[in-house]
Amino acid sequence: MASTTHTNGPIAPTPKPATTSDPASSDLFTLQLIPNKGKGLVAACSIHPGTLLISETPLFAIGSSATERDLATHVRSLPKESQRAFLSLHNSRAGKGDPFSNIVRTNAYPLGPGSDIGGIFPLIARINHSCRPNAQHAWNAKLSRETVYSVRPIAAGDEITLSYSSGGPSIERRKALKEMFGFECACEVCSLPAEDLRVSDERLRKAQLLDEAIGNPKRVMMNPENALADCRELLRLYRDEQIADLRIPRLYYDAFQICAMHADRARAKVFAQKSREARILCEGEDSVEGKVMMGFAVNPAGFENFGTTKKWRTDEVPVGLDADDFEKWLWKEK
Ligand SMILES: C[S@@+](CC[C@H](N)C(=O)[O-])C[C@H]1O[C@@H](n2cnc3c(N)ncnc32)[C@H](O)[C@@H]1O
Repeated sequence: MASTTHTNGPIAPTPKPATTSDPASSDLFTLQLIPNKGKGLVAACSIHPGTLLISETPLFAIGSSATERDLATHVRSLPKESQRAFLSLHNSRAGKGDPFSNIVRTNAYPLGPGSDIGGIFPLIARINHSCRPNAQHAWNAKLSRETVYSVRPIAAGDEITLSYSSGGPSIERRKALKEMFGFECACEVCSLPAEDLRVSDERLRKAQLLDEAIGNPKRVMMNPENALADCRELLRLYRDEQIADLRIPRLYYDAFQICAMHADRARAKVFAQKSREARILCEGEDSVEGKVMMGFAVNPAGFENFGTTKKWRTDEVPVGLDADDFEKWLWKEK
């Protein structure tokens, strides 16, 4: 769901013939009523990280410039079963404005990062938000399917959750969720006792600041030691906060770029490999980004900014270090 709010624009061609034959549930989960959240998916057994939970084709896809009329015409042209599936989805703005547009706004997921086409996936649309999600969704363009993988161990009876929105402390997250999606977040983090929430907020505020600092290209160029130390600290904060979604492969990719820019081939290889592994956990073995990272792990010099400076020039990954010493080497810790 996340960032799509499609009220206007042509209907995009549905990537592959829409199907309603995807299972409404699976051996892994059941659809249940969840206190304060409407319906949601609950694990029926214990699930390992990296398990494919759902792979679903869209009922239809819609471009961001579709008008309400375009949408209505399109919905009415769908088979009756698909119309029913669409109309049964949650409308977070019931009674306000056009119901079809509202259902799209409540439930559509973009077909890939930054895409202005949103897809309606009837089963994935039942997954509620958590600020500490245990699953990750992704558009797989090769399969023309949206996938959902578990990213943390999920116990039988736990709710399966995705993140609809960005991080930051709870006051900012709750405001964004209310504004964008019209609900008061009742996730496990936002429902923590006050002292635990304060600790979580402190971590996520720090994480937000570190993430901004790491994204500063001038600093990566002039002060890579600090930028890499920030990546290390951010990873610790995410671990303490049990964040295991796409933020992890992105963080390793940041570390890769810092090392590659300064000709540190050895560390760049290791970080590209870590990014690939974390990406595959979230998106599966056929992840396109995972393949790109595999390429960089084999040949970091394939990165366009490789060796902008020769400051950290290294070639070989050290052998024979124990795990702690290897981590120290990797993060350039004394
Ligand atoms: C995409 S739907 C998710 C499935 C929905 N619960 C249902 O019954 O179909 C999004 C809606 O679910 C509810 N929701 C999702 N995550 C929530 C959360 N963390 N806290 C409270 N409500 C939530 C909100 O009503 C939100 O508008």
